[in-house]
Order: sequence, then structure tokens, then C-alpha cells
Amino acid sequence: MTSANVDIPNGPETLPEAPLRQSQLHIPPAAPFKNAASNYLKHDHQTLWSRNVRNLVKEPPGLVEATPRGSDIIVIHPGSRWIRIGRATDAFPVSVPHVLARKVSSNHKPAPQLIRVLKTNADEDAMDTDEIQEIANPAEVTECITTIRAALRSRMDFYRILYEEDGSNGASEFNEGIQTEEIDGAQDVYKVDWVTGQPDDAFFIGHKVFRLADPADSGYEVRWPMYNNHLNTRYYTSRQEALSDIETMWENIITQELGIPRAKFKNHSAVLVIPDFFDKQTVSHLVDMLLTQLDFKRVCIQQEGLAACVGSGLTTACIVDIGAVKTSVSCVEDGILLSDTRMLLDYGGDDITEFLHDLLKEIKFPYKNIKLNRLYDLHVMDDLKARLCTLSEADVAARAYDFFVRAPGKVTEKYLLKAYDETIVAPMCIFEPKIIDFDSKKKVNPKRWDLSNIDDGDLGSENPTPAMIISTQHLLQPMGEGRPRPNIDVKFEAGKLPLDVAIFNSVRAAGNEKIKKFLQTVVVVGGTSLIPGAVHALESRLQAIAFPLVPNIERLQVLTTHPDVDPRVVAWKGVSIISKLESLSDLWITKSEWDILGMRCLRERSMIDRPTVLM
Ligand SMILES: Nc1ncnc2c1ncn2[C@@H]1O[C@H](COP(=O)(O)OP(=O)(O)OP(=O)(O)O)[C@@H](O)[C@H]1O
Repeated sequence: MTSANVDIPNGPETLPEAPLRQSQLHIPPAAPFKNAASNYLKHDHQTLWSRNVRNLVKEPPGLVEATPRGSDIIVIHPGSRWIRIGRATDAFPVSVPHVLARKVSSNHKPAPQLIRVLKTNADEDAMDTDEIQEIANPAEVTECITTIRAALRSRMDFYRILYEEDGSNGASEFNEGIQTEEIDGAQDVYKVDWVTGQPDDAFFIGHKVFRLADPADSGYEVRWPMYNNHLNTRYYTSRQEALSDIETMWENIITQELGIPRAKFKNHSAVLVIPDFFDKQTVSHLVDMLLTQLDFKRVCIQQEGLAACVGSGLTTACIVDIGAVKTSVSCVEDGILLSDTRMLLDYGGDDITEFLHDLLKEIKFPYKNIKLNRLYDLHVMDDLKARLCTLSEADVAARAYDFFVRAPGKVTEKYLLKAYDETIVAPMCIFEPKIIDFDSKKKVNPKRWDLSNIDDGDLGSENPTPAMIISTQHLLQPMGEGRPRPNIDVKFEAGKLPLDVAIFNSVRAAGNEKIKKFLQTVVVVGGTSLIPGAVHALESRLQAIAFPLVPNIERLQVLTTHPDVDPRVVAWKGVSIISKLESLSDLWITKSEWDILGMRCLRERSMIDRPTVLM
């Protein structure tokens, strides 16, 4: 509106301003602060969350009491190799290999297996597929093995254990002369009942995939949909494909193993256990799938580190979870996982399996035709790893072992094998990870994944944590006067750190005053922590790092779970305990909240950076 006082030169004739107000609505002046008495949106109970929780618990009282608390809660802990799943009231979860074999059309391009071998061991047969693409430089590999052996020898000298210079040569000579023994099917108690896919078998899941004779020949593709802390972007051609496999697997496992019909999923709640350093996009897709496709009543998110801490009966500890593909380190203090302390290491038990395979080939492994991209051969090597490997120097000795190869359509073969220090050199790679070919672990395989179909989340959406930044500081130093800082991928570089150094950096990131507290309770969990001697191996190395650097440290202790508790399921167990707590009622995400708030729910409805009231 033009003011009457303003003179507009040569403008239209202006009328004197009418004595009217701009609006007939009464706009009240702002209330003086001291008189503000409204409680609107000042209390938790007024939020959408609380209203929804109140609505959810408005069930007939008889119904609430009829079943034990937690019997309608399903705890799902997906990993790269295993998924653990069960009702919160179950003593133990069902453990199923997290793998699916899906029928594919005949013109489907098979997925690459990405198994790495040493150049000396690369066999011609394997080379004609595009699987074994990552071949380590033999000179570098030999140098790394020499470094590991030197470290082993100095530890054995320290413990006054004799190292046999000729141990591996002796084993090699023994293995060269080995004859196989054929075992009659009737006498083989572990004989495999091989299955071949029928035309209407669209897929196989879990243990059955290992019994599928020649999946490729029968038109099936074997897929592991999770890898590390994200969807398996190295293996699939799209995110949707991976999610659809996960949905098929989870639905089948819940219906068949837990006996809950699909129609009753809507009466159940799901707790999803996610990695400490999780990939936001992956978590978002999984929550969406649980609420939208699988139709669960509500979903809650818990992090592995906190879960393992609770499962170990502690509220404060530094948790080290050594899995198949990844190793996570994080500190939990009074029921809060300290985000700054999270470390995600890019190695695990599978690297030990591969390295053991390489080392055994060097000493004339008697089963010459082994290929780790065949599931039954992977099983042979995994089994040998579990029986042979040790991290205790006192166990190093030239010993003979037997193992059986059960291949489809063939008679079972029994082999003898002798090994010396290979049994300790292989698992020592977690302390000397230079031997691991990290470049082959890069997230996206450009041969398979449509790069135009990628969003930021598929390439990792979380920023590096302070613990990761501390770990790579030496790489970030300016090279000299006026020279720019190198542009490095902090998460990737921090993922290559030796386990003992990574743990020390994690506790350092908690702050100087807390270092001693966390070093007093370092808890090792995950499948790979089952290697005998792992606790002492870690404790002695951590002491060597921490004692000179931390003043007045009295005690440094590495623990594992109680012998009765399987370290592979301890995180699941912890979540099953948390799920039954009263305090969890604040943390459920319902479908309607997810529809309105989406990813915001993850921030506001998870225990990430929030204390768990353990009562
Ligand atoms: N007795 C054992 N000795 C040595 N290693 C073992 C033993 N039992 C299992 N493992 C190894 O533990 C690993 C599986 O551990 P776990 O079940 O914790 O992994 P995951 O949760 O599937 O994987 P990730 O945490 O990497 O996503 C495999 O590499 C397996 O070979």
C-alpha cells in the first residue's frame, strides 16, 4: 500500500488513505515471557511418539498379561555370513547361513566370486572366469609373510619356545607323499544328501544352499546379500535385487524356523541389530522393508556393540567384535555407545580362511583341486581353520590332521595333512594386516553394479569417527612446507589398521580420563574370537602399546564371554534382554511414524547416543 505521505512524481493521482486497519483480525501482542504458562509441546508425553505408544498399549488387559513379555518380539541380527533370529523369549537364536541360491535365466551373467589368491597359487582353471581378478604382488606377499614370521619368532623367543626352522619343509615333504583314502558312503556318518533344483524351486536358503549340487549347472546363482556394514554392492546389480533376496530369506526363516505364519507378522514387533558403524541407507531400506513389505507392527534399532556389552553382563566395556568380513571396535559407557570411539576394520575370519588356504598351498596341500568359490570347498577350509588355527605360541608344533572332502557325485575322500607354523601365521594377519588385499574389498564392483543407479548411501553415508581420524592422522600430515594435505579416504585407510592399534585408538578417542577404564575391560566377541589363544594374543599386544603411553596404568584386561555363552550369539542375547526392558517402549517406530518422518525416526527413535536405562 502506498503511503499518503510519499510524493510520487508524475504518478497517478493518489487517494487519501482510508482510516481502515489492514486487517480486521485482532493480532494479540506477544505475551510477556514471565506470564507464559502454556505447557504446549514442553513434555515428552505430548509428542507424536508418546501418543502412538499410548495407543499401542491400549490392548485388553487380559491379552497383555496372557503371554510372557517379549514373546511377540522377534530379534533379527543379520551378518555377512550368518543371520541370527529368534523370539526375545528364546534362550538362543536360530543361526542360519545368510545366503540364498536363486534360479536365474540362462542368459544371466554369473556374479563374480572375488576370491583372492597368491600369484604362486593361481591355477589356470580358476583364471578363465572373471572371479579371481585380484592377484597380490608375489614379492610383497613374500615380504609380508616374512614380517609375520619374524614377529612370531620374536614372541616365541620371548616365551622361550623353540622355533623349528625346518618345520614347514618337513610338513611339505609329508604332504607331498599323501595318498587319499576313499570312504564308502555307508560308513560316512556325515555324508551329504545333495539336492538338485527342481523346475519349481525358485530358491534355496541357508544350510540347503550348501547342499545344492553344482548350483551354476542347475541354473542357480549363490548370493550373500549383506557384506560388511552394508548391502552387498560388490555382488549385486542393484539395491532392489539385494533387498528382495533379504526379504525372501527373512520371511522364510521366520515362517519355517520360528513357526510364525506370514499373516501373523503384523502382530509382532521386530528388533533389528545393526553394526556400530552402520550404513544409514542400508538401515533405512531394512526398516522400510520390515514395516512395509513384511508388515511388522513396529520396529526398533539396536547397535551390536551395546548389545554385546549387555549380553556379556556389563554396562561399561570396550567391545571388539571379530566377524567374518569386518571387525568392529567401540566403547560403551553406562549403557551408552560412544559414537566417537567406533572403528570399523575391513577384515575378519574370511581373510584368515583365505590366507590359510594360501599358506597350505605353499606346503603342498594334498587336496590339489580346492577352489574357495565352491561352497563345499569353502566348507573344507573353514572347518580346517576352526580345527587348526591358534593364536597361542605354545601350540605351534608340526602336527598331522585329517579332513574329508565331500563333493557332489563323488565318493568321500579322506586326506591327511601336516602343518607347522601356518596354523598361527594365518590368524596373525589380524595383527599384521598388510598381507590383506584391501583394494579388492572396495565397495562397488563396477563390472556388476550400475554406477548410475548409485546414491551416496550405497558408498557409505556416515562420516568417519574421531577414532578413525586419530588413526589416519599420520597420513594427513602436510608433507612439507607449503605442500597440501593428501586427499585420503579416512574410513578406508582406518579400516586397514592392526587390531591392537585400532583398539588403542578407539579408547583414546573416548578421552584421556577414560582410557584406563576401558582398557581394564576389553571384551572380544564374534565368531573369529573362538580361535584358541585370541584373548592372550590381544592382551599381550595391547599391553605392549598401552603401558609405555598411558601413565600409571595398573591393569589391562582382555576378556571373552563365559564358556557357556557362545561369542557368536552374545549380541543377539543382549538385544533379547534389552527388548524386554520397560524403557524400550520409547524407542519403537511404527509404520505411521515411518511414513511421516522416515529417516528422522532413526535419529530420534534409536539408542544411538542415548542412554539405555538398564533396569
Ligand atoms: N571355531 C572357530 N574358530 C575360528 N573361526 C571361527 C570359528 N567359528 C566360526 N568362525 C569364523 O567366524 C566367522 C563368522 O563370525 P560371525 O558369525 O560373528 O560373522 P558375521 O556376523 O556373519 O559376519 P560380520 O560380523 O563380518 O558381518 C567366520 O569367518 C567363521 O569362519
